[in-house]
Amino acid sequence: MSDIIYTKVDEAPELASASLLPIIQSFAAAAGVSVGTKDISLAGRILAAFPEHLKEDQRQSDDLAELGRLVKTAEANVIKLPNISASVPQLVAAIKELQSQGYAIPDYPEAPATDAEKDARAKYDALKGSAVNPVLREGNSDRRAAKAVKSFAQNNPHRMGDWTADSKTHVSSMSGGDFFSNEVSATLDKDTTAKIVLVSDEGETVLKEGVSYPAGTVVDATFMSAAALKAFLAEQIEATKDEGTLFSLHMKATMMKVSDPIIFGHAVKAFLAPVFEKHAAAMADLGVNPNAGLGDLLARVKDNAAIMADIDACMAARPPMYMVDSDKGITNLHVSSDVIIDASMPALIRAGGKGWGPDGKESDTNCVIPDNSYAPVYDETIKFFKENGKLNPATAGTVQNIGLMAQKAEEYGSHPTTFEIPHAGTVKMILDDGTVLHEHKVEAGDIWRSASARKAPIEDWVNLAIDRQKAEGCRAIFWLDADRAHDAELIAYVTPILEAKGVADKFEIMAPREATRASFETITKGENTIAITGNVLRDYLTDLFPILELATSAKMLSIVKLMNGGGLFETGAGGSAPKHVQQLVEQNHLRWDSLGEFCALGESLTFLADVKSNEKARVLGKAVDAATQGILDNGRSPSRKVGEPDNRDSHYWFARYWAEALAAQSDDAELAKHFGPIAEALAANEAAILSELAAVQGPAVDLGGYYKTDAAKTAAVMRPSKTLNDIIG
Ligand SMILES: NC(=O)C1=CN([C@@H]2O[C@H](COP(=O)(O)OP(=O)(O)OC[C@H]3O[C@@H](n4cnc5c(N)ncnc54)[C@H](OP(=O)(O)O)[C@@H]3O)[C@@H](O)[C@H]2O)C=CC1
Ligand SMILES: O=C(O)CCC(=O)C(=O)O
Ligand SMILES: [Mg+2]
Repeated sequence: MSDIIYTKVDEAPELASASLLPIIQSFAAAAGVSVGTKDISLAGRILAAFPEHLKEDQRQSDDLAELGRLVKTAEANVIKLPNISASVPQLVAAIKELQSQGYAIPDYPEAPATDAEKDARAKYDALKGSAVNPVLREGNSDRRAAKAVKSFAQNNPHRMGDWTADSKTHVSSMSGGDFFSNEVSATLDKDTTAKIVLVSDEGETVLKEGVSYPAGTVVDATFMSAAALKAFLAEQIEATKDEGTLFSLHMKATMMKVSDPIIFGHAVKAFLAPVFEKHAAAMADLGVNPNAGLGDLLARVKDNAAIMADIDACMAARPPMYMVDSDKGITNLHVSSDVIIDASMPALIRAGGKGWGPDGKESDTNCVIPDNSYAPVYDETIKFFKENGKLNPATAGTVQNIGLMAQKAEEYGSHPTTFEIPHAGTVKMILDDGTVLHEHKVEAGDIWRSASARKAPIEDWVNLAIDRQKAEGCRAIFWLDADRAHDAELIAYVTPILEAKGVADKFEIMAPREATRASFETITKGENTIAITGNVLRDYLTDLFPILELATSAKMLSIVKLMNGGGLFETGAGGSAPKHVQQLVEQNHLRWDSLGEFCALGESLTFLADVKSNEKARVLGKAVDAATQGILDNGRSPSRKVGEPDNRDSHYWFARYWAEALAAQSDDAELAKHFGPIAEALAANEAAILSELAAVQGPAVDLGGYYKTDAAKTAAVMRPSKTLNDIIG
């Protein structure tokens, strides 16, 4: 096994890797550090699932499973780049592309009938949504902006949209019947297995058996009422029209891969309610599934003139929708993975509460977030900005995050125990000793789920928070709502640990709404705070605050201290930027900023030095930090515009500053000697390299695929400077 594993992913970060990884591997080799790769891309994971359909030379190993084992060991040192969490339309597109490249994998079976189809469907379902991160995250999360990154943002403040008190933008959530209001929770006092059943007049249906929890696990149960959701969505569509805003729905259909596509489907149905009523049978015949989105629906009904006419009439009577791409007519409801709440809400808030409408113009927006568990964070943020005006990134302090994440904590691990209820009855969670732990009366269509958080991860999370607060000495808030069932169980863990360690006075505990306001008040004063949160808020806040403070979450340091001693270094807190790929393909310009990768690399090398007493790795890591500083100080990050320096230029500068720092250091003479000539060559050939890089920009390029690009074509596009390539070797 290599010293460091660098993950092979998809889309923009993977394109960036084609340029950056050869530099990393070459520099690391000089210090005897090996950097290997493991493929966790969507295409790679699909191929690994169907060896029996592939020729010998097409088969791929199950790298995700291997990494899943590795992260449970002390040897793990993984640099994890963001990967696609696929919605069904993305999965189907990836399958089609692979088939067209000669991989004889099965189609995605929409209505699996035969055993073979059922088997294929089960395999594809396992690849859906966030299928990677939960496997690798065997530790809790520490996300923050490195000091250099934060001061760069303060000294070079990005543009922010203006907030005015009369903005009509607001958040809308259900007044009841949601996950928040139905939640119950309990902490188990012994190791337990449980089953989940639906009891009705027709008897007992087993929804799930053999779920096992160690003693101390906090086990929640809750449901969202389909009827309440339907009524709420219908009401919001009307309200949006009346108030003259854009209708927008913000979900996390990727991570919440069972519940949220269903909620998304309800919104599609509500928006086109008259069409679904009138054409129910015809649409069912055409295989329409609202959960797959409006894009899929339109593709299926496009040849039926009557349905199309009724859709046009209905859309004309509806409020305008918040658009993903108004030029191409792609709406908020086209594909469930296009609008992802952690990225979409901060982008809208940063823009001063504006979304893009079908007319291509900015407009105030009704942000529909049905469930109340976390919507108050965005609601309070918007209220704060309406009262106080936009945040000033030049003077704002920072909000760091310590997130409870390990071992599939909380909602993000709830998929195997989430069910769309088939018929009315009572859902019961029954323990092996016969105790009914939780029960809910439900109707057909309700979405019931159980989430859990284990004792060891919870304790590790509290201890990590104590360490981080000690290191920073700043305000630290547990974002827990004493009136919410799950949070109350967590507070019962948190308070005794803080007291036992004598640090209770260093921490506050506040519900998410209050914590949001307190955090904005703190950073507005230029001070810092640590948000200690559960898994969902970890995800949401590590985009929200970075996007407001730094313009992007890509620059975040994202460290996962694995519970068995290894290290997982995620790059940034954001995603895989599909828009960036589009620009590269059309204009051969990649605006992806690899700062997150630089930060993660520095941490990974230092970690390697610590655990393997590898002093050369420490020297390499220190020099990476100097190089990252050089990128920031000298403004070498990629530009957004074609014709200006892009991702590849920034890698040249990274290599150069890295080599210069290695040549200049005196901790390791051998490394200094090795990198002296490299640093000189990189400097002497600056003009040639930059002109070779600039020369290629402008025309469209062919990568030989989207989900599975051609390695040689990608390398040619991403490494166009022969001079640079020769120096890197
Ligand atoms: N950890 C993970 O593995 C994660 C994976 N994802 C996946 O990523 C995909 C896209 O998600 P989406 O919600 O669109 O979010 P993204 O974070 O990919 O993109 C949102 C926008 O953020 C900006 N951005 C993000 N990263 C960078 C970067 N390194 N450099 C410069 N700008 C950046 C870009 O803005 P601009 O267009 O203005 O340049 C981009 O369009 C989905 O498939 C999702 O599942 C999402 C989150 C985390
Ligand atoms: O795994 C995913 O789908 C998203 C993860 C994410 O957004 C995050 O960890 O911030
Ligand atoms: Mg996120």
